[in-house]
Amino acid sequence: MTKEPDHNEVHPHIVIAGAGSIGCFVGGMLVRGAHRVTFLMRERMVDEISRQGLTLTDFLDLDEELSPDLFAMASDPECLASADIVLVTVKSGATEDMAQLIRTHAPKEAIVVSLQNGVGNAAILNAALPDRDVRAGMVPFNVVNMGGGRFHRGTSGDIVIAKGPDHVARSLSVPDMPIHERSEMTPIQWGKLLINLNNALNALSGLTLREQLRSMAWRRLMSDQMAEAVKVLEKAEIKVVVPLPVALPVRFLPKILRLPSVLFNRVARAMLTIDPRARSSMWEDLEMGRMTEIEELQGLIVELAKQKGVPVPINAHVAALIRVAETAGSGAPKLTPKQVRP
Ligand SMILES: NC(=O)C1=CN([C@@H]2O[C@H](COP(=O)(O)OP(=O)(O)OC[C@H]3O[C@@H](n4cnc5c(N)ncnc54)[C@H](OP(=O)(O)O)[C@@H]3O)[C@@H](O)[C@H]2O)C=CC1
Ligand SMILES: CC(C)(CO)C(=O)C(=O)O
Repeated sequence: MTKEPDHNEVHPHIVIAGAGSIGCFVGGMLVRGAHRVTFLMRERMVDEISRQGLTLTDFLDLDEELSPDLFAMASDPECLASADIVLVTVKSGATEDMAQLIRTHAPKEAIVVSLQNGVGNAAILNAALPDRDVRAGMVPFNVVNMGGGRFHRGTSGDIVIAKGPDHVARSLSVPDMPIHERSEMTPIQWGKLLINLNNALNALSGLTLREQLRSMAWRRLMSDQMAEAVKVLEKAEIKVVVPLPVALPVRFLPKILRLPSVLFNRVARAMLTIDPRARSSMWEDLEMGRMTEIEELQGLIVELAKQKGVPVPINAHVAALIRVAETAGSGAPKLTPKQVRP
C-alpha cells in the first residue's frame, strides 16, 4: 500500500528506510520542517498512521500532529527509486536486508546515512553499496513508540553525521532537531556504544530510564559494566569520544555513575535531559517480542574481550540474560540489580 502526499516540493526527497521509533520521529521532524519525506515502513505502520496521523511529542512542549497528507508512506521498497537521501533506521539485524533493497531500488547518487546504534552498520551498508556515498550517523536521543501513531522523544541531544561532500547535515537540520557533521565518526559511535550498554540493563529492569538512574544499585551495576568495556577498548587501543555536550574523558563515565545521588543528579542534569517516559530501545524490543541488538552491543564487547584476554563477566552475563528474555518472549523480566549481577 502506498499513501502519497498531496503537495509538490522542491526539497530533496528523503526516504526513511525502516520507520519505527527513530524513523517516525526523525522523519516527522523533517516533515514538520517542510521536507519531502517518504516513510518506508511495515504495512501495519502505514495503516496505523493513515488512520491516526503522526504525532510527535518531546521532553519540552512539542506536541504536533502531522496530517498524513503532508508525507508519503509505503511498504513497497520501490519508493526508494526517487530518493535523494536515504536515512536508514532499521535495527542492526535488518541492515543487510535493507542494504540490498537500497542497492536494488535507490539511485546510485542517493546519499545513504545510517542513524543506527552499534559500530558496524555503516560498514555493512558500505560493503553492499560500493561506490556510493554511505555515512555513519549517531542519534543521541531516545524515542518511544507510544502507540496510535504517537512518538515521544524523552531525552536531549543533537544528531551527528559523518562529514561528506554535500552539506547534508545543514540541509537536514530543522527547528528543534539540529544536525551536526563530524569528520571522525567511529570514536563517537564507540562512545555511544558504551552508553548503549545500559540499554540491556534498562530492558532487564523494566524501569523508566529516570527511575533506573535514580537507583544507586542500578548505577553501580551500570558503572561496573561500563568499566569492564572501557578496559577492553583501552586494551584494543580503540579511540572513544563520549557523545555528551561536555568534553569528558571516557574513564570518568563509570566514576560519575558512582557519585552519591545528590551529586549525580546535579552532574547528569548539566549534561542531558531525561523525562519520565524515556526507556531504552531494547526495552521496547523485549516488550514487542522482537530480537534485540544485544549481539551488536554487549556481544561485541565480549568478543573483543576474548581476543584481548580481558575478563568481562558482567557484560557476558547481561547478554545471556537478554538472550533468555528474547527466547521467553514475555517482555521485560523486571529483574533487580542483585538478580542481574553475576
Ligand atoms: N529508539 C531509540 O530511542 C533509539 C534507537 N536508536 C537506534 O536506531 C535504530 C532503529 O531503532 P528503532 O527506531 O528503535 O527501531 P524500530 O524497531 O522501532 O524501527 C525499525 C522499523 O523498521 C522496520 N523494518 C525493518 N525492515 C524493514 C523493511 N525491509 N521495510 C520496511 N520496514 C522495515 C521494522 O519492522 P519489523 O519490526 O516488523 O521488522 C521496524 O518497524 C537502532 O539501531 C537503534 O539502536 C538510536 C537511538 C535511540
Ligand atoms: C538514547 C538511548 C541511549 C536511550 O537508551 C538509545 O540509544 C536507545 O534507546 O537505543
